[in-house]
Amino acid sequence: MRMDPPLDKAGEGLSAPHAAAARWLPAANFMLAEGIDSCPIPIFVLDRNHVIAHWNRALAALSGLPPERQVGTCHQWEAFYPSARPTLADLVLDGALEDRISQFYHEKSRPSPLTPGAFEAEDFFPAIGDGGRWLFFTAAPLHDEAGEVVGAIETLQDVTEQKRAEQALRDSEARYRLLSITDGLTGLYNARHFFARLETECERASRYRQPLSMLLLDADNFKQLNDTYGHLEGDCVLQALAKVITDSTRSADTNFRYGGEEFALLLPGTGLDEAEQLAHRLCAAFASTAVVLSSGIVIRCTISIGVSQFRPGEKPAAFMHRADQGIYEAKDRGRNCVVAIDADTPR
Ligand SMILES: Nc1nc2c(ncn2[C@@H]2O[C@H](COP(=O)(O)OP(=O)(O)OP(=O)(O)O)[C@@H](O)[C@H]2O)c(=O)[nH]1
Repeated sequence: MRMDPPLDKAGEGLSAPHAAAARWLPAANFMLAEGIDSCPIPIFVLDRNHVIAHWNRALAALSGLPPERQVGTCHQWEAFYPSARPTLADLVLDGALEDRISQFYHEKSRPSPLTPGAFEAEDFFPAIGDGGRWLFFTAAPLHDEAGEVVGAIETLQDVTEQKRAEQALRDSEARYRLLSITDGLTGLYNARHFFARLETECERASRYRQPLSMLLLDADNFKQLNDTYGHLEGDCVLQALAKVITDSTRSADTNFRYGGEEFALLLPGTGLDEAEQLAHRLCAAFASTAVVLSSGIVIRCTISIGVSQFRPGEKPAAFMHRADQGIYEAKDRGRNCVVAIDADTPR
């Protein structure tokens, strides 16, 4: 249905097309103002002097600042910042270039892909709402018929829920990733992660010519322990061993359970002697650990440890093989001991 425009006397004395346009203007201006005010997207409009010309109801609801208080002032910053500073609309109105805008909005702003001269940004505003809100906001210059900038319009959208959902997704991805590389029994990294880290640490040690050592630990006489006390009690012993390992190592060291009763430590920045000392400490610490089984029985167990140092350029398997050889030799020597195999020792 076609609606007739409300007419007034604005067009009198003008040529026909201009008169028609002039008669439309009051109605069009009214519709525009009403459109801005009723739009569910928070909006404010500045005139050429940075004075607020419109501050719509949605923005009043978002910011808690009513239009009666804002319109006619230059207090647009009050809704978003603790002290006076330009908003994105102020910067666009000043014809600010990307450099100046990113001075205020850092990496969070970019030119709008849709409107020339407009910018968009996303940021967290701690003072808005209860606990702060994430806003996606755009600002565009307003031009007169001659193309002169006579104002700017800024729109804001609350994207907090979307941001929270994205964060929750990232958190759950990180949790799943961690689960996929964690051993369920001990909480140490698992075999899959051990072999991945072994590759990267060897590459890094080769590239930067930094020492890298490895400890392979094997619980002694574990079959007998399982046979005597049962598999579940054996699991308690493995958990106790994992705790001794974690308590004895630095954060840069990475600890793994890479087999049933076999554990590994990768020690970046550590040479063979230092690694051997750590192995002796671990051996002694575990031998003196009283493990309380769920039946209440207290037992003590031991481990055998093989130690090797990475030789730049060699294959990870060769590095690991020497530590493995160390375990065999430690078992041969009667268990509860450490054997370090030097890369230069002919075997
Ligand atoms: N409780 C428990 N036992 C395990 C687990 N994984 C492997 N084992 C047991 O560990 C034992 C390892 O036995 P062996 O390889 O013969 O070695 P060992 O008895 O420790 O003897 P040495 O290594 O020569 O000292 C086996 O009985 C496995 O069933 C596990 O997750 N929990």
